[in-house]
Amino acid sequence: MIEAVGLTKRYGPKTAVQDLSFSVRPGIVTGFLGPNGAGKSTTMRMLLGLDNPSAGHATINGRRYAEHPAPLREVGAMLEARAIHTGRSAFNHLLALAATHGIPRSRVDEVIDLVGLRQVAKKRAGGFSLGMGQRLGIASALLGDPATLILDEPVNGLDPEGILWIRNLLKSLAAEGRTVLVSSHLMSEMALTAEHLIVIGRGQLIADTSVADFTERASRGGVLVRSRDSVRLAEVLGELPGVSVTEDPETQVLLVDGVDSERIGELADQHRLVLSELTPQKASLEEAFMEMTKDAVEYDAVVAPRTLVEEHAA
Ligand SMILES: Nc1ncnc2c1ncn2[C@@H]1O[C@H](COP(=O)(O)OP(=O)(O)OP(=O)(O)O)[C@@H](O)[C@H]1O
Repeated sequence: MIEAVGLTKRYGPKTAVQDLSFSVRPGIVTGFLGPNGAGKSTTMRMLLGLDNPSAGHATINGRRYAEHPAPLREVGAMLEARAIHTGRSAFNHLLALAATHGIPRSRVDEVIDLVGLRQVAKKRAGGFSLGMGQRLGIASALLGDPATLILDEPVNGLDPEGILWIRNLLKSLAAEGRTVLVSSHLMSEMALTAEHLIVIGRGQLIADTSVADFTERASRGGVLVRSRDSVRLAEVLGELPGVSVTEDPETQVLLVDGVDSERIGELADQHRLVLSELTPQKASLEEAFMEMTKDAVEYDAVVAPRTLVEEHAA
């Protein structure tokens, strides 16, 4: 369980995160969303004790990050940052990390297999592709077999196979009962990976809700109806109180507001009108996100991953 209470971060006159409170439950993947510059990375850094909040505090399983006697075993993290030590092999990189945290060599082998880096484990990590670098970052995060994972943009720059792999990995880690917080710009990807969402804009909480609720809230509503009897159907529906029907002049598709799809189906049946489509209009997560964050957009640069331990070492 991750808890943020009134987290605030000011950089001079700039407030990057403002009075942010939320909790992240174990057992599900929680997506952390926000436009560029919303404050996601700053928040994650505060959760991990890498930045001191100007106000408020954050705990992981009831304690602040720095208060955990063996943090790497408690929390695994991968943050947005520049590449890993270029000279070392992936294996030696993980081995060095493991050694400083009393983690056995056998666990290094386990995580290398888990992230699919076996073939290149002895190669210099500096020559890794972005995707391989991401896998290595995730291997580092998993090294201590932590109950909590905090990953900043883990699918950044990955190919479709890599994205699918991360999606399944995060879901299975959550299904094991871990707490998984993952930030992303890719709304469509979050819709497939996360069950719950925390959405921020300009450092403030916009939504803390399930994926289903989030899209529902931003849904434009209405029902799309296609019928070869669209003229008659529009007449029937138009007679209902509070119902509006708009017809696309080219396709004759009707957009019906003020009545649900079940009732439209019943009416069509009563009047013996054939329907070929009856679709409640739902917003995609992408549309919902754009709608809810449209007043909170700021552009900023994105960089590649670095692990928590490296952040501490820097
Ligand atoms: N060290 C810093 N000094 C000054 N301003 C900063 C610093 N770090 C972050 N900011 C500002 O705080 C705001 C939030 O930045 P942050 O990187 O946390 O956002 P983000 O949601 O992670 O963005 P992105 O999706 O682009 O990575 C931005 O306006 C950023 O410019």
